Amino acid sequence: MLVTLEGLDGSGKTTVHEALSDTHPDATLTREPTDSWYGEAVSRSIADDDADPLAELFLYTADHADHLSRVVRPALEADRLVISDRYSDSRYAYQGAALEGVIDRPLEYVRGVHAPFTRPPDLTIYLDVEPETGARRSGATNKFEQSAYLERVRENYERLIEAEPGRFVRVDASRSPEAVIERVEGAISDRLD
Ligand SMILES: Nc1ncnc2c1ncn2[C@@H]1O[C@H](COP(=O)(O)OP(=O)(O)O)[C@@H](O)[C@H]1O
Ligand SMILES: Cc1cn([C@H]2C[C@H](O)[C@@H](COP(=O)(O)OP(=O)(O)O)O2)c(=O)[nH]c1=O
Repeated sequence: MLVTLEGLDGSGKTTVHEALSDTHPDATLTREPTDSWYGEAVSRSIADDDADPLAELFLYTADHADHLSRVVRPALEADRLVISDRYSDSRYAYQGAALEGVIDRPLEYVRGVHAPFTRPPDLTIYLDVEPETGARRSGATNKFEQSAYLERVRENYERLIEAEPGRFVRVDASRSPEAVIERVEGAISDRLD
């Protein structure tokens, strides 16, 4: 089973992911951007305020293709639980926002690029926070962490949830870390049963 954690920067994904590594020691815990050289290229692009948003989409997508073939598909074939901190929905939501005004219908475009090769998640936990809360928690250190941009990213996440309500579980991530972790663990156990 493939479980993904999604949400704005500062929504608490890393905190939840770390807690899940304790409760699911046999799971494959992974993330995007990855730590491969593709992921390093992504990090360089994130740090570059002048990066071309379309070029950036394809760097993220290259990292995703490598992540799928090297980590996700082999683990799923071995019947392991895979839990990824960010995955394809991050591209749909973030690059869908970054490419507004650059290409037509960017969210649909980014989904279309992924459709032929990606492996959709079985369950996606959406950690829901106000953009201001996320920006404050994350310290707003990179170009993606400004709250006006995060507002648009959030709208895209809402569109994704509306399109596939059965895949998403929304968790109120403004609550305490303990309450959020408990809710996420409950949602995963329900799906595993
Ligand atoms: N539920 C929560 N309530 C308050 N602070 C939190 C909560 N979850 C995480 N944090 C804090 O917010 C910051 C960002 O959390 P993190 O897990 O790194 O988020 P993300 O990976 O989504 O960017 C960290 O300092 C973390 O300790
Ligand atoms: C995976 C991914 C991340 N991002 C952005 C979100 C983050 O601002 C940044 C780095 O991701 P990440 O390291 O997960 O940041 P955080 O822990 O703060 O949520 O890259 C995209 O724009 N598209 C993507 O496909």
